[in-house]
Amino acid sequence: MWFMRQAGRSLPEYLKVREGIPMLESCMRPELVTEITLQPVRRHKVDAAIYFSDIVVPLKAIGLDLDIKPGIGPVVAEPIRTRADLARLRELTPDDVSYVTEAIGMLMGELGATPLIGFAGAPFTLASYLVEGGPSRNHEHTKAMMYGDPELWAELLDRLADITSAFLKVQIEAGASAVQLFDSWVGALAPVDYRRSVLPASAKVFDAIAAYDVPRIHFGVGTGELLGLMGEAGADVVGVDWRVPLDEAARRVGPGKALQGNLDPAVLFAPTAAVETKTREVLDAAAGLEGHIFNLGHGVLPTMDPDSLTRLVEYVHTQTAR
Ligand SMILES: Cc1c2[nH]c(c1CCC(=O)O)Cc1[nH]c(c(CCC(=O)O)c1C)Cc1[nH]c(c(CCC(=O)O)c1C)Cc1[nH]c(c(C)c1CCC(=O)O)C2
Repeated sequence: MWFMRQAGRSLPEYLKVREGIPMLESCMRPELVTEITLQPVRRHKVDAAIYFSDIVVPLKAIGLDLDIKPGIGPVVAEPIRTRADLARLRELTPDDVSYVTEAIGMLMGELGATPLIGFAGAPFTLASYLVEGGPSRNHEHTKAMMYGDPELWAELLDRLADITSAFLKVQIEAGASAVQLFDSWVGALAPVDYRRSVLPASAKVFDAIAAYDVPRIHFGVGTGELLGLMGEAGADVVGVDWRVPLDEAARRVGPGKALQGNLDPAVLFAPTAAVETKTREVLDAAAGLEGHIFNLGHGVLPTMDPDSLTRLVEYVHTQTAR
């Protein structure tokens, strides 16, 4: 078990070491990255670390003018909307992110038997930030391009697939033992559009790293109708949010894959007894699965009490001890 967004603002020790350092700059300092990645492992005793970074780090690394604004998220100075804009999306080389290789090297020395999960943003979710210029509720510019200029859209996603694949390879080569592809916002699409306009690019990413023999997790929010297709894209593990129970999710994903999830993060704001009841429901629904990684249905929220997360780890460990 581990938690998406386990490293970050819910932890006082995180806020302390990040003081005065902008988010993207902190992702480029190997010693700071190492410390922040280790913090939740030390505190909560989760079974895996997730590399501290952000989905827009590789885009910054190839020279795009973007920033992560506190309380807002990634903001892109000049959105990508035309064919001419595509020229700004050059390939990513390992030298562009040498700080990642360095930080993972340090983490390998510190983590011992605890695995490190690497990650990247999936082509659709990255495209949404690039085309909108920032976070978006309706993804209107993104969908306008997807429906209005399918060729330009396909080329944009193909370039993002190459950047994402290169970024994941750097993390795997440096020592990551699993990777997660975050397609956080792809639940905004209907299955027919996902299959036609997104699946080929995400499949390209999974294919690019298939030879490594490293488990590949594929996650998005609001993806109940897409779970089967997200498995088809090539994942070994499909991440499920809290809207679909895991036994039903397993029917949708089909045989041969493990599932990850799926406690509603907001449950952590309820008293311990309620957290345990809801956790038990997740574990019961997971009982017949071919494989299960316990996680929340989405990320840790900044306002969560870290002690409630530590108690949850203890509870899941006692409930699943053999
Ligand atoms: C959509 C997305 C982003 N980034 C990410 C996603 C996919 C995950 C998801 O669906 O939640 C992925 C991400 N971002 C971060 C991690 C760290 C590793 C982890 O602990 O999971 C991971 C895995 C650090 C971060 N990334 C960010 C923070 C907070 C910035 C800070 O601490 O100053 C952290 C710890 C910033 C960020 N970056 C992004 C957003 C929406 C925000 C929040 C903006 C805000 O509310 O301030 C884009």
